[in-house]
Parts: sequence; structure tokens; C-alpha cells
Amino acid sequence: MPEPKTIRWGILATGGIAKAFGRDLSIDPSTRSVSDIRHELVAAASSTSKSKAEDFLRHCDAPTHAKAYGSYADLVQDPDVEVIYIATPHSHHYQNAMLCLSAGKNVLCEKAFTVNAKQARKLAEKAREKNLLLMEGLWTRYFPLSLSIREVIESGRLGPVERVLAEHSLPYAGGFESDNHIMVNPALAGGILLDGGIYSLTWVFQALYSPQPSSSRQRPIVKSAVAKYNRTGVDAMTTILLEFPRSEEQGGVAHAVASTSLGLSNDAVAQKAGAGVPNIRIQGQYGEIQVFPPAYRPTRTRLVLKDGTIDDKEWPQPGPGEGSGWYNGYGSTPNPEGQGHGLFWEADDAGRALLEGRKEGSQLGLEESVLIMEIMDQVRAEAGITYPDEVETADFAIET
Ligand SMILES: NC(=O)C1=CN([C@@H]2O[C@H](COP(=O)(O)OP(=O)(O)OC[C@H]3O[C@@H](n4cnc5c(N)ncnc54)[C@H](OP(=O)(O)O)[C@@H]3O)[C@@H](O)[C@H]2O)C=CC1
Ligand SMILES: O=C1OC[C@@H](O)[C@H](O)[C@H]1O
Repeated sequence: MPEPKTIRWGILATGGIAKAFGRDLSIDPSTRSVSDIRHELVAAASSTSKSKAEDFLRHCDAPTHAKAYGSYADLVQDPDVEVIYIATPHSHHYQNAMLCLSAGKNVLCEKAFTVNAKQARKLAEKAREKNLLLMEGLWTRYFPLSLSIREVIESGRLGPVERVLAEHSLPYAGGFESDNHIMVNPALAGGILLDGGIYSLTWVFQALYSPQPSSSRQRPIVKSAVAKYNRTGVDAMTTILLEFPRSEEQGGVAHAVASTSLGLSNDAVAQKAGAGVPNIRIQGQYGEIQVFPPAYRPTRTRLVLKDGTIDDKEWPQPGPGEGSGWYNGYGSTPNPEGQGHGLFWEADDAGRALLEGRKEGSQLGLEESVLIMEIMDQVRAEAGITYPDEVETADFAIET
């Protein structure tokens, strides 16, 4: 058995999801039957202070030789860092990813990949020019649960998929004390579409787009309805209708509804109700797959077929995890005791890409990330939602 390749990570930013990712890196890969790679957190940077980066490294159980930086620009110059995970707000992904790529670093960037498609295309060009890995960190795509669902779809057990209903919302019915909150601040590219709608679109795309051979994949027709958050004008509830032309062999079209809201989440109710209510339904003539909430980190699926099959599956994330709240943001569900967060699956895919010389994510390539950004651009344009120029720009601040 060859020695596992050690992937040397740098983490850019020290907020909620960065902490969850950093801790996941420290989980022994053998707990998820991974033996070809292992992860090491060798550096972290905070734009606030070096001491914040030091606290972060301690929180993540990083090795004592891991370096703490008080600026992102210093992190990207560290020769020991092989790949950087970007965990800043959406508004900053483009500039941060450009900084990393320009300095010759491979990049795994949190969702939503960028603020608009133009930025995503420019990042893809830069990564190609520099021959570097560039991957959107859409973690759910890399879960064994998602891989298994795509296998069921490709096996034809449902028949050609005709409809997908995908819902992901957050429980902010009470509103926000401050207009600067990351979820509603236009300067941080707030709004539910880029934060939560991306998951609804992910489920639609991984059911109707990615399973198609690349030669048959076609852009969907898109219509949308948006309700705004009055105080800042970002989107508070968004519903997207998509019509996908199916392959020539399958014929016809497939429909999808991708919905998302800042305040209408029924995830907790569905979870308490035991069998509960699925928030993702992938339907064909022979039956459907149901995925239970939360859509970003589901652990339960049900396959229901017209021949009488009912197949319930649990997909706990391998651990050990601390069970004490999986990150500090948004009042989300804690990961249960003994489970990891599940961000290690995308980290493994990035690591494997470095091992194989692959330059994109295996489950979400750049063409698809750009297309999804284009759809979100269209939805925002139809609703008249724009972010400040410095957030929408595709000029790289440091180059200019
Ligand atoms: N995959 C998932 O499940 C999740 C993904 N996310 C995504 O991760 C990203 C970050 O979200 P999250 O960790 O919750 O956010 P947080 O607010 O918790 O952390 C963001 C971090 O970014 C850095 N930062 C740099 N500039 C700014 C700025 N102007 N305002 C605020 N923060 C800044 C800060 O770190 P520092 O001071 O160290 O520089 C801050 O701690 C978003 O893109 C979000 O969509 C979020 C939650 C879950
Ligand atoms: O990516 C995310 O997943 C969980 C949500 O609660 C959070 O808002 C979002 O950023």
C-alpha cells in the first residue's frame, strides 16, 4: 500500500465555516475509509489580527509548526502551503481567489463561488493560465449520499427524471438586529439566493444536469419570483422555475422548482416529526427519491418506487465530532456527537485532484459553477438586485 499523500492546507479567514473545515481536516481519514491522502493544516490567516489566526489554529488542533498570519497576502506567499480554502463572505471570494491564484496557489473556495458569472469566468481563466486547481466548495455534492443518489438516477430505476422539487430555507423569521448582518448586508453580497438558494439549485442540477453526458447537457429556461428584505433590498424569498430540455434519447423536458427563504424554514419541524417531510423530491415515472432536511447536510433519504419498494437510508457523517454546534453561524443544527461536519469529503476531492493532476472538482466542474452563477445573475437582474460596484467588479484590486 503506497504512503498517503499529505495535502498541505492554508485557510484564509477564521469565521464559522472556516472553523468547521479546519476541525474536519484533523479527523483521521481512515474513519471514512480514505487511505490515499491525509490532510495537514499548515497555515491560517486572519484579516483582523495574527492572534486571531493563532486562536483559530489552536481551535482546529493544528500541528504546532502551523503558521499564523495577520494578512491574507502573507498567507499566499507561504511556500509550504499547497492549497488554500477560502472562507470569507461571498462578496470577497473573487478578490481572495484571484490573490491566491495569482500567487500560484491551488484554491477550494466556499459557495457561492463568486457574486456573479463574470467573476467566476475570470477565475476559471486565471486558474487555466496558471495550471492550478480551482474548485467551488459545494460540500453537499461530495457526500456519499449525493453520489449514491446520482447512481440511482443514472441506473434508470426512477425512469428519466421528470421533476425536481428542491427547497432550502433558514429560520430567520424574527428578522435581524443589524442591517450589517452577513445574511442581509448588500456590501457582503447578502440575501438568501447566494447563501441558501444555491443549495436548492445544487439539488436541481445534480438531479437534472450533472448526470447527463456532457454532450447532452443543456442550459435550462429560467423564470423567477423574488420578495425583498425591505430594509436593505436583498432577496428574502426567491422561487425559481427551471425547464431542462432532456437528451434526444429521453425526449421532452423536465421541470424543477428551486425555492429558498430567509424566514420560512420548516426544517426543525420536519426533523422533530420523525419520518418528517422531505425538502428534496426527485421524481420519475417509476418513483421518487426523497431527501430529508437540512438540504446542505442531509443524513436521511428514502427511495419510493411504484413496485412497492420503500428503501430508507441513514447517512451519518463519520466522526469523531464534538457534537457541540457545527459552526457558529445562523442557528443551524449541531452535528450529533460522534459525527464530523462532512466538509472533509470536498477536502478529499481537492487532495485527490492534486494527486491526479486534475484541475477541477470531480463532482462540480467550473462550467457548471459558471452556469449556476449565470442563473443567479438572471434571477437578481429580473428582481433589480445589484450589489455595490466594488462587490460586483471583476477587476482584481491588487492588479490594478
Ligand atoms: N459549506 C457550508 O455549509 C457553509 C458555507 N458558508 C459559506 O462560507 C462563507 C463564510 O461564511 P461564515 O463562515 O458563516 O461567515 P463568518 O462571518 O462566520 O466568517 C467570515 C470570515 O471572513 C473574514 N472576513 C474578511 N472580510 C470580512 C468582512 N468584510 N466581513 C466579514 N468577514 C470578513 C473574517 O475572518 P478574519 O477576520 O479571520 O479575516 C470572518 O470571520 C460564505 O461564503 C458562506 O456562504 C457558511 C456557512 C456554512
Ligand atoms: O452554507 C450554508 O449552509 C448552512 C446554512 O445555514 C448557511 O446559511 C449557509 O451559508
